Amino acid sequence: MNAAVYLAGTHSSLALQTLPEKAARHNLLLKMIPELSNGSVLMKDPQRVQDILKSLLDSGPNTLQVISDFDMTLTRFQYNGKRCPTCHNILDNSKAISEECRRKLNHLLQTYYPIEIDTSRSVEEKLPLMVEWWTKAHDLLVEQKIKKEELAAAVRESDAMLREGYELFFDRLNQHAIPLLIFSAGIGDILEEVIRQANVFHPNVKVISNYMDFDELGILRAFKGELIHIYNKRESALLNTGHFEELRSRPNVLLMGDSLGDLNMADGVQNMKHILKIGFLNDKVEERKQSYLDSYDIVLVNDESLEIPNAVLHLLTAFPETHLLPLHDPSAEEPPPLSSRPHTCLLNLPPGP
Ligand SMILES: C[n+]1cn([C@@H]2O[C@H](COP(=O)(O)O)[C@@H](O)[C@H]2O)c2nc(N)[nH]c(=O)c21
Repeated sequence: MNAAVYLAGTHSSLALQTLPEKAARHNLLLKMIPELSNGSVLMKDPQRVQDILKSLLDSGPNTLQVISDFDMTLTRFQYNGKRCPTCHNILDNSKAISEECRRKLNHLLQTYYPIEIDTSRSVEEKLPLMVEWWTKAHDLLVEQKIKKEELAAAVRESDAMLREGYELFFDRLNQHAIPLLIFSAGIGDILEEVIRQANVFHPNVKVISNYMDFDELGILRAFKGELIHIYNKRESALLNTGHFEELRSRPNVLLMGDSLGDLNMADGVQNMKHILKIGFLNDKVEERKQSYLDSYDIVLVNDESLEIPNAVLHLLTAFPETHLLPLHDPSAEEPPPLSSRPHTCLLNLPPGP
């Protein structure tokens, strides 16, 4: 095993350090974000994480945008040992659909979810099967003639839960006018209802997802636009160039996902400079750990909270209120690099490589 890889389940990430000079650097990283010593945190290259954080700090929060997946990234994977629902699942379990349809949707879930998380199959092999799953599920939902007005109750009566610390996450981003793009292969109408009912659908939030198309009587007749599934987020990102064009003054990204397909969510970002990728590894941990470590800068194993993203955002936004800038303010001045401001332990950062 690579000695630089930290393992979850140890008392502290530092416990596995082998080289003294690496230990000193890691200590610095932990000074920046003490929460990174949590047992749930894995990093293949902590030095890289530190360098990215330093670059993000120097650029300032008005250059940052956040792009996050929704199901099992902003929402919990499980609670008290019971799986929490995805957007699709909220509808599957609701009164809006018949028992027979529920059985069929559940059968699809049992068939295709194991394929979604199967590490022995390539993306190329899985992609057509994922399209098949989403298409069959959406066709079944359309057959149910679901009413738009039933969605709020379906969400209210569901077990959907945003991850612990979600208020802080959404509120801080809004307070600092940092745009949050929620990029989901779930169902946009359900997703919006979840965050609306949680009182965190703030003006800085934009959603790209599969939206339902209702007829004039408010009855579901189709899904709008191109289907988004877990492996075509790149194509979907490139279809939404307008959004990324608007945010071209924010070339730095905090990306959060729970599948390898989520890594493509930032493919539409214009002139991207720095990106910090945080991945939630919820299921099939041992089989998937190495591929997540190879792809995400920070991997969170069986972590049902937003503690680490919140700690990162705290670091990136912890400077005097005078630097708070509204969204799209062309007259806004660039604040000085944060490492030159008299604040916290950041002054101890070493020069970049
Ligand atoms: C078509 N479909 C997709 N999903 C899940 O929805 C998630 C996609 O949403 P995100 O992009 O937000 O992660 C995937 O991880 C799938 O497992 C689904 N989950 C359930 N329960 N039922 C479905 O029909 C269904």
